Amino acid sequence: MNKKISMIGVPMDLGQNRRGVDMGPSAIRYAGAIERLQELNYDIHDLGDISINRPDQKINYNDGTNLKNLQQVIEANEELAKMVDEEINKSRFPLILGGDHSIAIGSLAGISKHYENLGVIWYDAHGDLNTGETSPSGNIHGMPLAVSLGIGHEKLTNTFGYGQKVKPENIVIIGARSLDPGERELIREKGIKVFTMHEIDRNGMSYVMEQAINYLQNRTDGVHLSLDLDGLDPTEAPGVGTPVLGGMTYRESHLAMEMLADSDILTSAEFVEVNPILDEKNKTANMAVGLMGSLFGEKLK
Ligand SMILES: NC(=[NH2+])NCCC[C@H](N)C(=O)O
Ligand SMILES: [Mn+2]
Ligand SMILES: [Mn+2]
Repeated sequence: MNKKISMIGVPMDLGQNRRGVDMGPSAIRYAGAIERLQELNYDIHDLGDISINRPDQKINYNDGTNLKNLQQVIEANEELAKMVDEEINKSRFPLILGGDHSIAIGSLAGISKHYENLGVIWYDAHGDLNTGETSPSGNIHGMPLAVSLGIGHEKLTNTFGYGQKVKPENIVIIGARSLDPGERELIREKGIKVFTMHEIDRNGMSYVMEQAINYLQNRTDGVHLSLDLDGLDPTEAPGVGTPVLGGMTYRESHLAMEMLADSDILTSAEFVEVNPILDEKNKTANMAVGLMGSLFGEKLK
């Protein structure tokens, strides 16, 4: 793994309804992310947090798009994409801290430019494959994977001045257990590879990760991990805005991270949806940092 990491915080909460997820980056730093990685001999540049332009009033998104806070979400993602792009130009590994999952739009926009075939591991209870048309909530954090496929509102899909960021066959979703009807349709139509909780329960995380890694290794020239903390079970990671029962355990997730570390396929990563207000004594941020430790090679040390 690239030994030079650039950490970027994105205190974004406008992609969903619950306040508090904007404090995710500071909770994750407080849980010791930087020290944990320095311990593993990484050279960390903490670039601090991107500034989020908060709407001064509850803005009316009822403009026919069903996309809440569209303008603010776009602005922040453009900024993020630019920063991520610059760090990759310096041959550094972008490690992005959320913030709600809408920030994956900017991460992938900044990253994908650098690869012919960027792979994406979407570790999440959700598919985040909605559009304004299929979304039951209007929350943009339920849409970033669709947007990155080039599907959705043009202002979102054109982030950083170009369209489709990822090809459907280069995506692997892991841990899905809450998919809306439109998302299921899109998965079927595009043939996206999904390992649901059913596959994890039946075959075990070890088998699932082996499959996922082999699959991506053969077809991609870089892999981004987008890890939504709600992929884990809410009993272990309660500090998330959209918890779904029956998730992956801490142990399973550690194994997944360790197998990714062994494979050495990752070129960027993000940890999103940590909401300290909904958390119990920063448990979820601690979890995120524990997973980072495994992802960046604690076992191999
Ligand atoms: N990144 C997330 N936590 N996404 C949750 C999305 C929930 C639901 N599918 C929606 O579109 O609103
Ligand atoms: Mn989720
Ligand atoms: Mn998500």
